[in-house]
Amino acid sequence: MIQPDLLPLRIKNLKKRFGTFEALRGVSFELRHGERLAFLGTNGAGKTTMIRALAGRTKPTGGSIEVFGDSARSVTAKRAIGFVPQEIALYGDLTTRENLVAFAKFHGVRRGEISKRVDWALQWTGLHDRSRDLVRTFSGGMKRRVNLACGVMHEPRILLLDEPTVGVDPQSRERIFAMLDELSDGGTSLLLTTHHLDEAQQRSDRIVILDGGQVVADGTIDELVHQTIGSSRLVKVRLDRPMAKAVRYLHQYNRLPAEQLVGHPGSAAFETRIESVTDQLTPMLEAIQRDGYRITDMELQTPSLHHVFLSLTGNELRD
Ligand SMILES: Nc1ncnc2c1ncn2[C@@H]1O[C@H](COP(=O)(O)OP(=O)(O)OP(=O)(O)O)[C@@H](O)[C@H]1O
Repeated sequence: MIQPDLLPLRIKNLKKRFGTFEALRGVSFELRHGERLAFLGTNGAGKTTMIRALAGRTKPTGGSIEVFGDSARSVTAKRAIGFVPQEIALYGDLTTRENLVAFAKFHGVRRGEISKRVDWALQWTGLHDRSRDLVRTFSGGMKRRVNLACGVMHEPRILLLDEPTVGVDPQSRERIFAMLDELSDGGTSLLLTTHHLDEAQQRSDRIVILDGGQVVADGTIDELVHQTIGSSRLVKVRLDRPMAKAVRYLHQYNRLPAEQLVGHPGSAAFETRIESVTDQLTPMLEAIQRDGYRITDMELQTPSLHHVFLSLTGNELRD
């Protein structure tokens, strides 16, 4: 019986060595109840190795994995974890229903429960009218949905997903996220790897950034922005004509040293960073207008996960 007060996953100092190469160099983090946690990292950062270790597909060379307080090799862990691998792992020559039945049996679903679970999965994936079609005739997005269903036939409390939306079109991606939202609303804790920054930012509660086999950041998007970039926001202002006094305004209202200002004295546009809209931006805009300039355009940019990722790893994610 799973104790509700125990953490779904507690990973401490996890290590994995391939020969002399250390793919995981002491990874520690937690997955909390009902949480949607995104694992982000560049190519080769160790995301797949980490998720495979959690799923029991590869044996770590050090550290520990606790699943609801129990060892990763326990029956509790096996029942609690569902894993959806990056590659489609289905029987192409079987129908959707046959695949679902095969995976339900593989996951130890009781005989009397299988039919109910299959009906649920067909409904959940929106593939009830394709239940008797061979999976090899399906589009990439449909195969992904069946792949997902096969990983949750045993109703796992924790679902691990390795790049669940890789290679699917935007519409299929939306469907997959709607399916995951349904699981999450039902209390399943989700851990997914992704290389889509926007996905991590919009679809997860917390983000762990992995670089070179190590955790370089762990927090909500607001926490990560605060830890790495701080609270400043970029302001871009465009006026109706060039403003010779731009640098003076910037100086006066953002209180930054002159060398940090990006002003273009002979130009109608300038940009700067501010900490407070009330104390810095509003008085600056009022002063500009008092001097007879008209503000024709303005943009206030909040730092995104993209800025955080770049600042922490020095790398762009792959396309
Ligand atoms: N079986 C293996 N034998 C040797 N090296 C391996 C093996 N599996 C992974 N590696 C190495 O470990 C490192 C981490 O690989 P991993 O697949 O976990 O990265 P990743 O973050 O998932 O990258 P990607 O986004 O490209 O999938 C890489 O340098 C990879 O070459």
